[in-house]
Parts: sequence; structure tokens; C-alpha cells
Amino acid sequence: MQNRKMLRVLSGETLPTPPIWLMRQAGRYLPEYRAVREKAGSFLDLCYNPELASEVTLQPIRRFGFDAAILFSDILVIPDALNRNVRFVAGEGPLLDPLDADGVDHLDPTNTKAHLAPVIETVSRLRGTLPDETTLIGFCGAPWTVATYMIAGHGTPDQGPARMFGYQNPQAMEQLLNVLADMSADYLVWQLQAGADCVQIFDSWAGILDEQSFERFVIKPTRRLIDRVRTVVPDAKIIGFAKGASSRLENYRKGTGVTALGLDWSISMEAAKNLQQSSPVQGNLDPMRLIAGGRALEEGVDRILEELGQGPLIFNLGHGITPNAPIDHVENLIKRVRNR
Ligand SMILES: Cc1c2[nH]c(c1CCC(=O)O)Cc1[nH]c(c(CCC(=O)O)c1C)Cc1[nH]c(c(CCC(=O)O)c1C)Cc1[nH]c(c(C)c1CCC(=O)O)C2
Repeated sequence: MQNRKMLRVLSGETLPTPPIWLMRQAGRYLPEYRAVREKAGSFLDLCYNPELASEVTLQPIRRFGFDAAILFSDILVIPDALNRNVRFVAGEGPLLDPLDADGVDHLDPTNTKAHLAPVIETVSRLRGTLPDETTLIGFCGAPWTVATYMIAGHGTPDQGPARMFGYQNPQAMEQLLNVLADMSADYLVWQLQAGADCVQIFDSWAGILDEQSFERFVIKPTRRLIDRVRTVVPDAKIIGFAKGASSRLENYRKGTGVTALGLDWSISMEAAKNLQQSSPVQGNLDPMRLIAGGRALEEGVDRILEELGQGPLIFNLGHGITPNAPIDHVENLIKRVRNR
């Protein structure tokens, strides 16, 4: 374990060269991913195929030698386990059956373990195949972000339907978030038991909420999730990525018990450095700098290394890599981080 650099940083160590991986590092910007994706059938078929899901997890490790691999799956396998009719339509993103307050009472998580067994099988295979020095990251969506897709039935620019649901049906919202927190906790425990070294909780829509709602819909259910994980795996290393939560991240860290904070690119470096005094941080290059390449990429990377390189840092983007990312820019990014 001592040679898994990302794990050392999660334990609080500062390394001369920070470990690097990229959110969504397996994906459509890679031709080898597109080739597997075509033969897999639907996107969810790929998520539930341990052989192909392991293969696409390993692709960016082989090509770029990242310090960590992230399980290939999706945050929406949880609503899929709840029979919410999850499907991915090309050009439209995810679609689900929208959920109303009455529907919350009828959610039935009893089939979760059997439904997610193929994903857990992928984790076991990966730990058996990955180089010893590569950290394996498991993940789930945060209850709030998963709930936004369940309520609207699709992605939205402002999560209006889920925010309205929270105001009009506070009890149903609490119940929904509790169901998701408990299922997600069990799911993370299975991943950790199958060989994941650490886990990340993706709360991509945390930044859209006001302060009270952030407390109720983000901090509280995330705390419930993490407490439940740690009753089984007391020393679980957990990265919380609450996108857009910048000025609330200190409260988020204290309130949830995450081990490390994922940062997006909107946070000030001063705030990021302050947060790094109390926990490791991960991030936070604007993914658009990766697309732009050249000077924009270099100055973005250099700034992060200068400001955050003296403390526990895991280098990453501030959100997922997009399908239009040029492969040579990814190579330049890794070189810049490693050769300074
Ligand atoms: C909100 C969210 C989702 N999924 C995820 C989030 C949280 C992080 C974020 O905000 O980006 C997380 C996710 N999705 C995927 C992973 C795999 C691991 C990784 O490489 O990081 C992870 C960690 C694969 C994926 N998940 C998806 C793809 C693309 C699907 C394809 O190959 O056709 C991949 C590689 C599909 C997906 N899944 C989701 C959306 C909105 C989409 C559609 C986006 C699109 O079409 O570009 C839901």
C-alpha cells in the first residue's frame, strides 16, 4: 500500500510530485473506449459487464499511466437498482421515469445487492489486474445529485424540479435522500470489501442550493452515508466532491467527515490553501484549459502546483474530462505535472 501514491496523500502525506488521475478518464475522448462501447450494447450493458467494464477502466491506465484507476460505472446504477427505468439516449444524456412524492413511498431497495453484483465483480477483477502501485477508486453519486436526476427524470440546467420538490415535499425529500444514502453506503462498502482502496462521492449539483438546503440535502445525507460506511469499514478513505460548494466546503468537511475534498476550478486559491491545512485536496484544473492546450494548459497547471503543491495534493481536473479533449493535451498535462 505504501507504493500507492494517492493513498499516501489521502493519509496526509505531501509528495514532491502529486499523484494524478482525471475524473471521467475512461470515456469517449479515447478511440479504444469508443470501440468497446460499440460492441457492448447500451451504456448500462457496459456498466454491468465485468469483462468490458474492467477493460475500459484499464484503458487510460495503459495509455497514460495514471496513478489511480476509477471503477467504470455510473452514478445512476442506484436508481436503476430501484427500477426507475434508467436509459441513456445518444445526444440526450440520461432519461429516467420522473419520481413524485407518492413514488418515494414505493421505492424498494431489496434487490440492490443482486442488481449491483456485476459492478462489484468488476472491482474484484480490477484489483487483481491493476499494477500494484495503481490506486483503485470506487464511487457513488451523492444522495442529492442522484435525487435530482430521479425527480426530473433527466438532466436540467438548474435542477429546478428537485429544488421545488424539496420545498413542496420536505418529508418525501428527506425520505428519498435517506433511502439513497443507505443504499449508496452499502454499495460503497461492497466496493471497499471487493478491493477498492478509497471511494469518491460525486455531488455534481451541490452548488445549486441555498444554505439551508445545502445543510439538509447535501451535508446531512452525506453524513448519514459516511457514518454508515464507517460502521463497517472504520478507516474508509472518502473523497467528497461537492461541485460549486466553494465557501461551504469547510462546513461540508466538518459536517460529513470526508477524508479529502475534491475542488472545482471556481474556488479561490486562498480558500483552497486554507482547506488544505485541515485535509488533502484534489483538483482543480478547468477542463476547458485541457481542451485549449498550450499556454492556457501550462499556466493552469503551474498555478495549481505552485499554490497547492506544498501540501497534500491529488492532481485532477475540476470536473470530468469531455469527449472533445485532445489526447496529446492529456499527455502534455501529465508531463507538466510530473516533470516540474
Ligand atoms: C452526473 C453524473 C453522471 N455520471 C457521473 C456523474 C457525476 C460526475 C459528473 O458530474 O460528471 C459519474 C460518472 N460517470 C462515468 C463515470 C466513470 C468513471 C470515470 O471515468 O470517471 C463516473 C464517475 C461514466 C460515464 N457516464 C456517462 C458516460 C458517457 C456515455 C457513453 O459512453 O455514451 C460515461 C463514460 C453517461 C452519463 N452519466 C451521467 C450523465 C449526465 C451522462 C451523460 C453525459 C454524456 O452523454 O456526455 C450521470
